[in-house]
Amino acid sequence: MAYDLDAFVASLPKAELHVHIEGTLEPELMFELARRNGITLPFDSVDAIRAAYDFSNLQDFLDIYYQGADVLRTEADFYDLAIAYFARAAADTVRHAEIFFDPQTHTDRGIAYETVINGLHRAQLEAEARWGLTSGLILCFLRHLPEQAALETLEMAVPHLDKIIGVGLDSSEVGHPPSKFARVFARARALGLKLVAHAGEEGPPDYVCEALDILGIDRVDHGNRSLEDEALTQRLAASGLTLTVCPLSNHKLCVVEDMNTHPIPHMLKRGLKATINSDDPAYFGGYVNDNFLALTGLRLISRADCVTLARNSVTGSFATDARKTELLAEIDAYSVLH
Ligand SMILES: Nc1ncnc2[nH]cnc12
Ligand SMILES: [Zn+2]
Repeated sequence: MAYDLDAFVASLPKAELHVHIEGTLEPELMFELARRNGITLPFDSVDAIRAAYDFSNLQDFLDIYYQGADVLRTEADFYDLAIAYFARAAADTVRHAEIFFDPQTHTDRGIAYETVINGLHRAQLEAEARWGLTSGLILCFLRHLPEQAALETLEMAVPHLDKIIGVGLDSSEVGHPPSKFARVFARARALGLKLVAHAGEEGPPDYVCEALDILGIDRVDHGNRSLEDEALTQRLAASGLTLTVCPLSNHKLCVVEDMNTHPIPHMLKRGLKATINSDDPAYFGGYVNDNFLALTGLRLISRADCVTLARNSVTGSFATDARKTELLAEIDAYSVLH
């Protein structure tokens, strides 16, 4: 009988390092929250919402994604959103998750930061108790807004600093280089937070260099276009910096035209610490295992690559050393037995 790689991936212990909680809002929950909050959606069915998820670039997606987030109003809404993600992640044998959230998407609509953070935090505690799934929250600044707004957002988070592990940078990349956020990242570093940034998704390799040199990031989100710059590729390989790559997202947003040409195999060959993640699974057609299967199904990655990718997700995480050791042992034991 042929070896069942899909079954291997399905139960392989792993970490997820690149998922936006607002991007896990499934149309069914969107409808439920709209009903609960007395909001009329511009769609009349779940199918109509899914049909609208046809994007030709990042901005196309962001326009509809920010609109969807408007149904999130109360602490219970943020809890329900996050617990639904954790249940789905646990089913994909995700043991540890580092989750982005975009406070400005909510505070700019008059939702208090506390409402957002307390709802998400309560779901984190519940996920650890129910599934043993550990997690951390990464506060992302919206890069299409001014740096001053990011600085104010960070100050808003300071009284609740124990509830986040780091800061990130997301939203429209081109025209909003990392250097625009030098001061806010310096402030986050001084607060002892981890630093990550979306770079090289649609933006040029220079944006990845800026994120490294000016922001001093600990991890690159996406980073696909780094491969266009040989010196940068060598630098990333030598530094061992982790890249959080998102295959289905790349395909849906036309960052990669044909999945057969997805850069993950090349990244691994070049010695980059790539990981596989879902980005915005409710919008891009799949959770983390679907992202692995998108590549195994095309025979772009092997069983050994899947183990490497899972190990990279743990070593590249911001989990404690003890938790990393535990998860690496779990992956190794699993791969010996299956
Ligand atoms: N893939 C992505 N790139 C930039 N900003 C985002 N926000 C949510 N998903 C994103
Ligand atoms: Zn992302």
